[in-house]
Amino acid sequence: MPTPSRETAERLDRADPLIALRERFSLPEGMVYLDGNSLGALSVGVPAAVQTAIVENWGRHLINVWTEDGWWDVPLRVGDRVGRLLGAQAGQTVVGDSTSVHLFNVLTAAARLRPDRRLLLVEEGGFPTNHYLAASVARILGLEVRRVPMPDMASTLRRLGERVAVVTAGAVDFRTGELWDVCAVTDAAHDVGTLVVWDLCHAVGALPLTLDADGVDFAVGCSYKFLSGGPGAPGFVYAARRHHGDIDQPLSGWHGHAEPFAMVPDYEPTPGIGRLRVGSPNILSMLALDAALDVFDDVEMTAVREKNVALGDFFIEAVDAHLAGCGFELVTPRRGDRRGSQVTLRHPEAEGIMRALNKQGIMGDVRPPGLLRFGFNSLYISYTDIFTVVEALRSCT
Ligand SMILES: Cc1ncc(COP(=O)(O)O)c(C=O)c1O
Ligand SMILES: Nc1ccccc1C(=O)C[C@H](N)C(=O)O
Repeated sequence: MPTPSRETAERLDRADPLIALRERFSLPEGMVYLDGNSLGALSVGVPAAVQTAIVENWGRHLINVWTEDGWWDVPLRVGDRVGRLLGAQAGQTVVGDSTSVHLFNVLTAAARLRPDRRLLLVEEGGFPTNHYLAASVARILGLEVRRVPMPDMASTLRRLGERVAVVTAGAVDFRTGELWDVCAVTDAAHDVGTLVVWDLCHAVGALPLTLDADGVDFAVGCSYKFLSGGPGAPGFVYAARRHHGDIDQPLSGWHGHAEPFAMVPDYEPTPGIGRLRVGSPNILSMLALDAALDVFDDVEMTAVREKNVALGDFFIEAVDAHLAGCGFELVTPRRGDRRGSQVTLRHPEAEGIMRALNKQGIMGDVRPPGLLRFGFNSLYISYTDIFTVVEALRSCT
């Protein structure tokens, strides 16, 4: 590999089979947007879709939108579209509430499926909301939470065995971008009869997922990162079909009822994934997500993955070549197959460096302790963007 340069970046862009997809996103002129792992860019089809939903559907059909326009079933229809990206057959994914709400619901439901077990394992270093919610579930159900580093998760499961009700972890570490082996941890859990709840916020839309094939029990995630659903877009929840009949979720709202319009006082969950619905969803946001998902109809996730691994490789090689001695430490694994779609660098001056990048129109973010995160969305990031960032990092250290 020659030393990464602007010329190599431009050559790689010319050979990039996904480069044309950039036109499907509306990015400010001159901005290099490497924060799509926090909030995805606006997909050009979204404003018109939301405008139509407001003016044509809501504006003209009023209450009948729920039936005539099929809005009652949008959480299931869009759920299946997300499910396809999860490697899930139809009828196992629903969109509706935030990741946090879905996580609370399925952690509780999963723990209730293992009533004789008292331990809840949570990935150490996982996203804070996951810790906060696991602690709450533990208080409600009288469980004990143990924080476990991901490299030790499988061996810990083997050691603690049948004491563990549920294990929850993110497929990709939100700080370091490290990708964990979903299948191996799921197998280790199942070997001792433990259920798994995966958080796919940083994985969905970035890499091919195979939840059905991996035998995953439950998964949750958001749609505002790599799926570009928009700020506060509804998250999704997956539950393997084999669990549907037994799920007892704590937020037993009327949208999950078998006959919501019977208006009866007793809760009778609908068969199937619909029982994970709660109350009236944020439908306009859901329709924005629906429009944003169109781009995934025209692209293979293997191609998306191939490109984000290559973008990460190019970034790491350029950092090695041009930023040696500038105080950066790579905290993301070098190996492409052990990374998600982000690369993180540690630097003692991280905050100041990011402010300087922002002034040059480059967007990434900073997470404690001193971590500069750069997300690479294959649908709209080019090799030239990556080289621009590395040059800017050099100029501000
Ligand atoms: C891994 C992970 N889990 C959960 C969340 C929280 O999701 P929400 O705010 O949609 O509930 C985020 C990001 O905010 C995240 O990165
Ligand atoms: N939803 C947000 C709203 C405001 C600012 C950031 C977020 C994030 O999503 C943070 C992200 N989950 C992270 O990986 O840090």
